[in-house]
Amino acid sequence: MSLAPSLPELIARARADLRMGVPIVLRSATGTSVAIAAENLSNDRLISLASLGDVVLAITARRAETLKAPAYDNNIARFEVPKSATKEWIQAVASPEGDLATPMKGPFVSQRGGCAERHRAAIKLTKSARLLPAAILVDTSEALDLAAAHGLTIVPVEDASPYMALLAPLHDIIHARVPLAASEAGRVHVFRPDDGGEEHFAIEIGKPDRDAPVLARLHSACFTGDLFGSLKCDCGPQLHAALTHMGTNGSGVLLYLNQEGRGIGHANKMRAYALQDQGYDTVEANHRLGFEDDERDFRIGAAILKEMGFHSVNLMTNNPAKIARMQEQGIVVVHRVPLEVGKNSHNSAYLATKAKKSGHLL
Ligand SMILES: Nc1nc2c(ncn2[C@@H]2O[C@H](COP(=O)(O)OP(=O)(O)OP(=O)(O)O)[C@@H](O)[C@H]2O)c(=O)[nH]1
Ligand SMILES: [Zn+2]
Repeated sequence: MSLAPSLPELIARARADLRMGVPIVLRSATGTSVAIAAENLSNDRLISLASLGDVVLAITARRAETLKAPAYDNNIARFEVPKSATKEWIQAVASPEGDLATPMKGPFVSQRGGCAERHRAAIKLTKSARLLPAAILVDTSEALDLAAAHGLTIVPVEDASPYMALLAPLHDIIHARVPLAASEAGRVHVFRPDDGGEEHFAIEIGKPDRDAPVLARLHSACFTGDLFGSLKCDCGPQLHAALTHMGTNGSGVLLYLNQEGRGIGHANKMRAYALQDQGYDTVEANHRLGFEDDERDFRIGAAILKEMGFHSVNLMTNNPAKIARMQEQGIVVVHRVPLEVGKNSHNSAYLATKAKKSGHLL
């Protein structure tokens, strides 16, 4: 029935529900669960969930590692939530904010065996909602009735999983001339994904030849560096140096990708910064939050380049992973153009960590 939401639309709806703190229902071959994000859990909803059955907290293995708790489900762990647990207990397990003040949060009872697919799907959804990667779930045979009674979104896990891994098609919705300080021949394109996800931008300078390598930069959004001149990173100077270089060159394309905080979102990036103030480096901070070093999906950048008709690039980057991801996606990287600007006393440790742990060429 064409009026019914498609699987990608159901996933987008579930993501929005989790962001608001609304429960969703996850249905798989082995059962049904009601799930809610740990980050915005309310006491009322916790009490309602607990009345349905045993509450389980699903977190990533990265976060479990910080908590020194075993993770028996590869990249995730499932903890039994004690009957006496409050939402504060759950959120303290999910979030590292209070780790220094209260390092001993356990003992944790990790679940082993059984099906963890609904838990895994819930974590994927919280990540794509740019929340802390943690969800609470209650398995109950009443879940579908509850969904019908309360209008909850039902996600069929096995059918939806391939779409969670798939890149949604992106479309050039509109483009218009925008004269820039770096070049009066600027044009801004807005790319919108089909899945209700964030829009990305392409800044085209001049009229780059589609049959020759284009001077290109894939810039991941950094609201602190790009907008406010934060000295904690080198993003702002890199953004402006790249545009200036394209202006001097007469042509180029800068993709401004909405992948804030290496894909973990604004709030989580600020959580990572708070951890860095406690002495953790940029990679350790991501891990303590439950994320991998880099959660960005560079297929987006490659897809936009292809959509614009580009097949080969002279890529302005210091990040070898970006080059590798482009090549994997069929974009030929003819040359790497180094972009070494914006070093200062506040970001020297950050840049050194990127060189040491992420292989950045500095
Ligand atoms: N999670 C996290 N993200 C950060 C931190 N500092 C900066 N970022 C984000 O990192 C991203 C920087 O991306 P890019 O400018 O593409 O940098 P890069 O991957 O080092 O590659 P090149 O600049 O091309 O060499 C932006 O999304 C920033 O918001 C941090 O400490 N933690
Ligand atoms: Zn930055």
